[in-house]
Amino acid sequence: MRFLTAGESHGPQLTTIIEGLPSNLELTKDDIDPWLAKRQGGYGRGRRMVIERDEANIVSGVRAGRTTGAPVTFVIENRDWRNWTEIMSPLPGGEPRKKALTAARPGHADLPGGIKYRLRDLRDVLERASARETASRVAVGAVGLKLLSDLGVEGVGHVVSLGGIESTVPFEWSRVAEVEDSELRCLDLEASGRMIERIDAAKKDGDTLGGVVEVRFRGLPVGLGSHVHWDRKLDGRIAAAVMGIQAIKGVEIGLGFEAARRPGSAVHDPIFLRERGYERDSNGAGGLEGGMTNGEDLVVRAAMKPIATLMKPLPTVDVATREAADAARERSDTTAVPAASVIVQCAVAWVLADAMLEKFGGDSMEELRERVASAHAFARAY
Ligand SMILES: Cc1cc2nc3c(=O)[nH]c(=O)nc-3n(C[C@H](O)[C@H](O)[C@H](O)COP(=O)(O)O)c2cc1C
Ligand SMILES: C=C(O[C@@H]1CC(C(=O)O)=C[C@@H](OP(=O)(O)O)[C@H]1O)C(=O)O
Repeated sequence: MRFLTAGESHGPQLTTIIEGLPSNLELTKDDIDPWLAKRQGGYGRGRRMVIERDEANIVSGVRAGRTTGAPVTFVIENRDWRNWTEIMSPLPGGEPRKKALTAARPGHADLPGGIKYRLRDLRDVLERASARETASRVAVGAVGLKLLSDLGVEGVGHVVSLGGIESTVPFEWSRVAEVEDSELRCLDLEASGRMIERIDAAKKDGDTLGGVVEVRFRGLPVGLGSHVHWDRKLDGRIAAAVMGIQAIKGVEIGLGFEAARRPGSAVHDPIFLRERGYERDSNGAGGLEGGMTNGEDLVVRAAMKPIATLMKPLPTVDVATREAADAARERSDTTAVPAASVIVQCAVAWVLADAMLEKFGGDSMEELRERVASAHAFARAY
């Protein structure tokens, strides 16, 4: 499967095309819109999220609530477009109608994008670099999540650290509903309270915050991905999808960097053959060995850097005058770590859905369901 996204942050809409979905996947906008709403939420977001009410309008590939196997297209309107039509419509020749954005923000795409594409108004870079585009990727991931859920796979994304404050509540599947109910998508309510105070303080100081999110999936069959070639390894594919999200700077699988500090006996997960098949009592591997799912829960963590646009701006250079300047201030989030937990979950869901189709093929959901069930039975009996 593959997908393409298009659209500027302050343009009329985001457009997304998915190609290669099997037929007969039940799909309506009600499967996608709740995920778009989750991505918009979370304490610390800026005023843009008050303006937008993201919904996916499916315009191809679905009839009577089911995929047909044809490319699925959906569009997400930017409600803010009507406030930006003038700025987004430069004069012929590219001359901006209002002052161009030239004070490159450290940490954003402005400077390298301006030089690379030879653009003078750095707005031409930021419009596409913006994480507005992650609305498209969440919609794609929501389709992936629907496909996975039809195959018995469940996922969750939650915040484990924000602004240096750590959650100390261990994850349990029975607590998924609590993630959805909490303002920061964090299971540790005491830590959440302190995180909120820290967000308020950062906002007051004109500063921004990052954090760490964790996503988990359970019910995966053994053998998604492959050990035989570097670009087929599922850990690499997951890392690429997650690192491809704006502001994500690190990915860990299972114990991740902690594994490097421990001896092998405290990292690797002993194997037992029990009634339900091969099992482990620990999961340091995070569900992946040799670039393949091993039947245990998949555990992926991602580190998000603080938002690049600071209201107390950092020193920079104005690329129009080539003189020292304060970095441009655009309306911005103080933090978007809760949103990132949703985006990372959706990005990983898509990679998993793709790996399912790659292993099991199938033009229809019926074929896929049969083949996944038979793979589970085989792994139990192996
Ligand atoms: C959900 C989300 C919201 C974001 N909001 C902002 C924002 O309001 N202001 C900002 O400067 N960066 C924001 N970012 C981060 C930038 O998009 C990102 O830092 C930039 O595109 C440069 O890419 P890089 O950080 O991956 O190098 C956000 C990222 C995500 C995932
Ligand atoms: C629009 C979204 O996030 C935007 C991501 C973003 C950035 O630079 O990445 C900058 C901000 O844009 P604006 O200046 O229009 O408020 C965020 O609001 C969104 O998540 O839907």
